[in-house]
Amino acid sequence: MTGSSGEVPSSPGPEQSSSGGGRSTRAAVVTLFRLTAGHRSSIAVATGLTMVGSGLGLAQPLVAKHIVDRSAQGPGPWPLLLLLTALFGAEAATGAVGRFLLERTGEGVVRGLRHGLVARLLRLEMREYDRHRSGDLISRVTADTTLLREVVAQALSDLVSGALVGTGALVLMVWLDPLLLLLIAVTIAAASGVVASLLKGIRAASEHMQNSVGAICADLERALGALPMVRVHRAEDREARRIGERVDAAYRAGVRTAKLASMMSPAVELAVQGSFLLVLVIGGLRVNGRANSLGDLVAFLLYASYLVLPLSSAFRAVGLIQRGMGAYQRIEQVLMLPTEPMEPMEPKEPAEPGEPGEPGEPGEPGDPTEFRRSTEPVEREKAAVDARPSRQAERSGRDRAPALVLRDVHFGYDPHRPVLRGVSFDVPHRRQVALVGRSGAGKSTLFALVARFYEPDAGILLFDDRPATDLGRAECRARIAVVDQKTHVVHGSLRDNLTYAVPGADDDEVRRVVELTQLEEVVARLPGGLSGMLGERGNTLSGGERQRVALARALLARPSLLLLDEPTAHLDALNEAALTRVMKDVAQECAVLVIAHRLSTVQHADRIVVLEDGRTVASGHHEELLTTSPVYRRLAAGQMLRAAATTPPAVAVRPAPPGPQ
Ligand SMILES: Nc1ncnc2c1ncn2[C@@H]1O[C@H](COP(=O)(O)OP(=O)(O)OP(=O)(O)O)[C@@H](O)[C@H]1O
Repeated sequence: MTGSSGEVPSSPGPEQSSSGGGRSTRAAVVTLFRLTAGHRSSIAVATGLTMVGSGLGLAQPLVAKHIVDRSAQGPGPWPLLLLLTALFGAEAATGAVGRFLLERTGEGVVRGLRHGLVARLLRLEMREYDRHRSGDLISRVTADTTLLREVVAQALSDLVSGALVGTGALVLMVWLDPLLLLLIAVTIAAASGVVASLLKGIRAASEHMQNSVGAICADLERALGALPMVRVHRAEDREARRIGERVDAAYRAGVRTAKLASMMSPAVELAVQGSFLLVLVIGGLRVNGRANSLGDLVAFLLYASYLVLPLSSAFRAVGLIQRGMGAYQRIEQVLMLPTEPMEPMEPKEPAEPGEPGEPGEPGEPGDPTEFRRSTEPVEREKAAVDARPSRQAERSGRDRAPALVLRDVHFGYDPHRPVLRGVSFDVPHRRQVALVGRSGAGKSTLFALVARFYEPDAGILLFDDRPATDLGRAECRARIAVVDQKTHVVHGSLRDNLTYAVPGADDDEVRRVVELTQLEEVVARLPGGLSGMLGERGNTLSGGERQRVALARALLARPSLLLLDEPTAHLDALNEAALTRVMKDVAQECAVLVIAHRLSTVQHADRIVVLEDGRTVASGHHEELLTTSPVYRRLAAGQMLRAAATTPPAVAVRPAPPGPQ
């Protein structure tokens, strides 16, 4: 897949794929065998039925031989003709049931793969979503598995029945006329050589085609996800051209696959026709020379068709398997991607009181904030463990333990480019803490760490005095609710969206958060009220309404820590004032950590934490910081903290004497 700069290809290039691409057909069949684990009983029954069907089929030429030989001697042998008809009918019935079972197995295999893919795609490490394009990941669940279904359903049944019938026919042909069989074997060997030389190319072309289909999905998702931007910039043609290039690439790869596959067909047909001609000519001569009877020749010809036809479908099946392996390789890549570990990390004994490394009060020797970043991961981890409060401190301080504590947290998406370089602060229960800093200072990154989308490179996070690593991600997330800038609203009803975190919430609870976030008007306006549909990504709501829906959803979960990323960004002055009141109310129930760009939000906070260049450089009240922190003053003066309508701008820009940060 080609992507924009900075992306890593989500599918291996030719050199990477060669390890898999070089896999032999035997390896592909082994993969298919592995994929069908759990369906073995169906396959066994289907194989049994196919064997019965093959046996019935193989008996037919022998009966035909007797019919021909007997009819030369006298009147038509009716019982034998009836037997032939019965054999034919029974073969057709067993064949149909066997094929159905194999096709159902194909569907079952694909269903299993899709379940596995969906479960994996929803649980990947957050970094993997940064590295892959979502459209391409989606295409692996849809397009690639569809191709694989064809392979399992068709190729598997062709291979199983082909192998059984072919072996049976071979045995009987050796018995009838070994010389004629040798002639057929030579012809088929020549065709096999041609087919084998084409298989590798078919697999590579197929993989290329599936990659192009993945790129089409990814680019289409990109365009549809930003449709207003595309429209306003009149970029429909440009996007169509861009996606069209992917479509053309898929076409070229498809044509190449078809070309190689169609080169296989004449080789196979030549082998089929050639062997028939050889059997007819040489076999006819042998009948004339009285080496064989006419019945022998008829039976042999029938067996030849039984051998050659399944063989030709087996050749085609092998081609199909190679195409499917290209798709399976893409599926396998996703199945190998790392998922988030949900279990708590191994608990380590915290340091006992008085032991070296025990944390003391801030500013004292042993203050955990004094912990400095170490380049040694082991040392860093040890330092993080040492930064935990002692058990005694835990017991005595449980009641006043803050909802969240960050101690000297370091983090970078790229290890060579740190974003957070030492962040330490507390968020006490029933308090509102505001986080301010220039754009790119790392505020949203900090939220991502608190939500445990990423793990800090160094430092420690404590929830209610317990290290995040001891809690497990699910337990950490159960304590928090997040309203971020993207204010996610999903396709579904308003109620679905509000109760997303608490699907069983009762009507009173829902009404409470609707009132708190002043969504009554939206409920009254929507056809169907709470059951009214919100459309794709909530596009029937305004930005402010979406924000309030996201906030209501967060409040319904009754988190002990609420993370708000610019909650008033989309609101007018009236709504902003209302939401500020809501947040004050909410802060009575839980701890609130809010990323703020507006002075109005900051002024109501119990504490403001200033981030600069990935470090906490100051904390305190608004007035206090205006006098003590040059960074905060610059932020205020530079309109990063915009004065609210209710606030005299002079407060924000008032010059203050330089002081310590
Ligand atoms: N997923 C990511 N992968 C790599 N780098 C990222 C990622 N997300 C953010 N960054 C980088 O991390 C730095 C901090 O970004 P972050 O979004 O945390 O800043 P912020 O303080 O929230 O900014 P803003 O106020 O503009 O929202 C930026 O340089 C950004 O480019």
